[in-house]
Amino acid sequence: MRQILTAKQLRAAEQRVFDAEPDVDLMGRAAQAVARVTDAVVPTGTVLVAVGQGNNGGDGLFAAARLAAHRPVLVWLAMGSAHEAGLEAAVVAGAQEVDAVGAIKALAECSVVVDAVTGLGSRPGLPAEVETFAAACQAQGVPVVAVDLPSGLGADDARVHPSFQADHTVTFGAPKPCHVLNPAASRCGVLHVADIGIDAEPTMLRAAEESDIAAWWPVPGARSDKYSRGVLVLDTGSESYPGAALLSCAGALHVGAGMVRYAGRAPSGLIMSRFPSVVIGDGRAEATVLGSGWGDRDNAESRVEWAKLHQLPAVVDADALYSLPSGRLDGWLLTPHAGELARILGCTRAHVESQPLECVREVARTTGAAVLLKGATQYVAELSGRVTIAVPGPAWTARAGSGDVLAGICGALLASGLPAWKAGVLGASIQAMTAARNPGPYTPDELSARMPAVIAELAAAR
Ligand SMILES: NC(=O)C1=CN([C@@H]2O[C@H](COP(=O)(O)OP(=O)(O)OC[C@H]3O[C@@H](n4cnc5c(N)ncnc54)[C@H](OP(=O)(O)O)[C@@H]3O)[C@@H](O)[C@H]2O)[C@@H](O)CC1
Ligand SMILES: [K+]
Repeated sequence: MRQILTAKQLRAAEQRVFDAEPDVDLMGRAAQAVARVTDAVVPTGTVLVAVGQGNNGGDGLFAAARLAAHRPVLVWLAMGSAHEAGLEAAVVAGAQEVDAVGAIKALAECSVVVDAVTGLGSRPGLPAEVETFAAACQAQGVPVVAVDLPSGLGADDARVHPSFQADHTVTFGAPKPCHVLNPAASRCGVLHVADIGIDAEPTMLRAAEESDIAAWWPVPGARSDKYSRGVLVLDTGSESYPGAALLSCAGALHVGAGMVRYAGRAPSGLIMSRFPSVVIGDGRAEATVLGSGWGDRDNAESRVEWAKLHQLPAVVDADALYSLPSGRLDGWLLTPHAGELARILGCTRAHVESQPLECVREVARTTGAAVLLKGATQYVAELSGRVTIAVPGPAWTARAGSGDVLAGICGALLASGLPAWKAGVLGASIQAMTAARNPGPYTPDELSARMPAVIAELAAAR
């Protein structure tokens, strides 16, 4: 599990290191990591380092000094002044200074640019000259290695602002929100987290990794049977949207539900013709899925209320999200996308997209349910405010029907006895990981049919 640190938390962690070891050379370690990644990304040719006036520029200048020992290096002091000791080290090592015009001209001969203009102290946006330079790097296709974060982004901010478009970003100690929250994360390229001796304490924002998914996956044991693995009741689909019922069945069955009952309004013959192991009708169950493909259903509220009355853990998806009962929804998982979350909150979709953490936390706080916000980055918030980001995957899954499959997957995981937040993280992650291993325009149900192989791989890795 990767802890994600805000700029303030990272600075506090850095201070703890300085308090324990006042002479520690964190900047030297950061510079070493930047030089190492730069050499690995583009091993030869001229390096152009764009330098700001703070410590991010200091990292860039000490990296320039290391690189100048074995390859040509140019430095552009983009803000006029710069870290004094860093500049001296770079010049002594042989780096050549260029001005703004020289920097743009030099792009034609450079093999790589190091962006060390701003980092943790970054205010969103760039001065005009730097913005022009960043655009020129992109237009000319010169690879960019960003120090800590692409200058112009805000460390704690999901939004994009005028900034560098990095191919690689070397950050220190732990990822910051901008590295994992989209769309900002899309400006970072490949993320390298360098260990410079700063320990990240557990935080309220963390990112799940494949090893977590392997460790948490409910693998059946010698004494497992269909009941102990979890019985799931699906009330999904409708006469108008029968496909949603099939898709939720596909998701639940392919991740290993012990038994799936179908109690929705889609024709039972359709379900049986595709999934003969599904039992038609309500009955004993450990969890339910409500809402996918309901459309405008007459008894939506009473159906959701029924699950609450029976204390049945529920995955609440799509249309059922607007019929939530009052009171705490302990053990429930809500699975909205940004538009649905906006409707629940009474705000705009754009607001949810620019403040995803705040919005997803707000709904978890007011309902008591775990909330899985679906999208390019998938967040699971808990009542406590803790947010876990699911393992990311390619955009191939961004298509109609993926959410219906995901609801079925999460339902099966909930029925197996997992807490709601974990069912959400595992469900979103397994879909993303399967898409990553099977790149291409697979339909959501075809992709679900490939999940058993990925789950077997995870189980074997434990
Ligand atoms: N903490 C750690 O653990 C470690 C930190 N390390 C490194 O230190 C970095 C943080 O350094 P930092 O605090 O000096 O801030 P930094 O990002 O260089 O920027 C501040 C300067 O930029 C300016 N400025 C900002 N935005 C601007 C804008 N849009 N347009 C124009 N100007 C703008 C700002 O101006 P001001 O806001 O004061 O007007 C100020 O002068 C961190 O990212 C990492 O690389 C590592 O060495 C080791 C471990
Ligand atoms: K930077």
